Amino acid sequence: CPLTIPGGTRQSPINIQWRDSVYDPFLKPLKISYDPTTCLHIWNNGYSFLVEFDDSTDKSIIVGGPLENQYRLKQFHFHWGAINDWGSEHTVDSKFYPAELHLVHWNAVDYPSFEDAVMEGNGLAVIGVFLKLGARHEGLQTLVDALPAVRHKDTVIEFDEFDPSCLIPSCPDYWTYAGSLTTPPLTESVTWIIKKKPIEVDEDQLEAFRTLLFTSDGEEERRMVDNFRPLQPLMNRTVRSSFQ
Ligand SMILES: NS(=O)(=O)c1c(F)c(F)c(S(=O)(=O)CCO)c(N[C@H]2CCc3ccccc32)c1F
Ligand SMILES: [Zn+2]
Repeated sequence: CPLTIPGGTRQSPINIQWRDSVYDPFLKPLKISYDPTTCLHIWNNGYSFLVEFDDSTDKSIIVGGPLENQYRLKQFHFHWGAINDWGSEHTVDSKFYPAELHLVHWNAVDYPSFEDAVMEGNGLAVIGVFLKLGARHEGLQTLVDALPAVRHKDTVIEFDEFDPSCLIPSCPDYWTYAGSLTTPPLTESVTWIIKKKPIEVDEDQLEAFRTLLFTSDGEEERRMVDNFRPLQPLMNRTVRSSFQ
């Protein structure tokens, strides 16, 4: 299968060198329409904490941007560091942010299931949003307040009526490139859409992420921090920007 990773040619994450990105005037604005009633639960899966959505209909979708058709929201999750000096997966001009949000979508027009889409070059679209230290983020706080209930691996709680578009900056500018999942199966099936503007969160909110555990209840505790993949070579890829 050409999408397997040994000798991968489009792995993620990467450093985004702002000056090497190429403005593409044909890139459309990204249209985001999420239905908060599709929100299901928060789950600590031992790698990150995910908020999962009912993706059995086209109620929560994105369309436009670099995408050929619409993609359904499946889940969102975060990556963060033990300290504020690092934590994001992508970097901009080699700068790390303390955390990065990923909203994972799949191409339900061309493929019957998420698992099938994961194996296809145009199967997934992930929106990346950088988190930087600053003012408290009220929308994120509802999520932070629920984290103590999913402190251990394999714990899940119901979480409903959450609209993740409150976590996406209103500035329309983004970079986009062809990449991969950053966790197993690492398949080269992701169109990455990385928002140029970060969102601001405060220290207490970042610290709340760091109270989560990689380990199950009863195991020796290991704090869930530094759950990001190392940077991968750009190889023969161009990062396009939606802005000049
Ligand atoms: N950075 S990322 O966007 O590449 C990315 C993750 F970083 C990540 F942690 C996860 S996961 O679901 O927590 C762990 C599964 O590999 C996923 N989940 C995806 C990957 C594979 C898979 C299979 C079923 C449901 C969700 C996912 C993911 F797409
Ligand atoms: Zn991710």
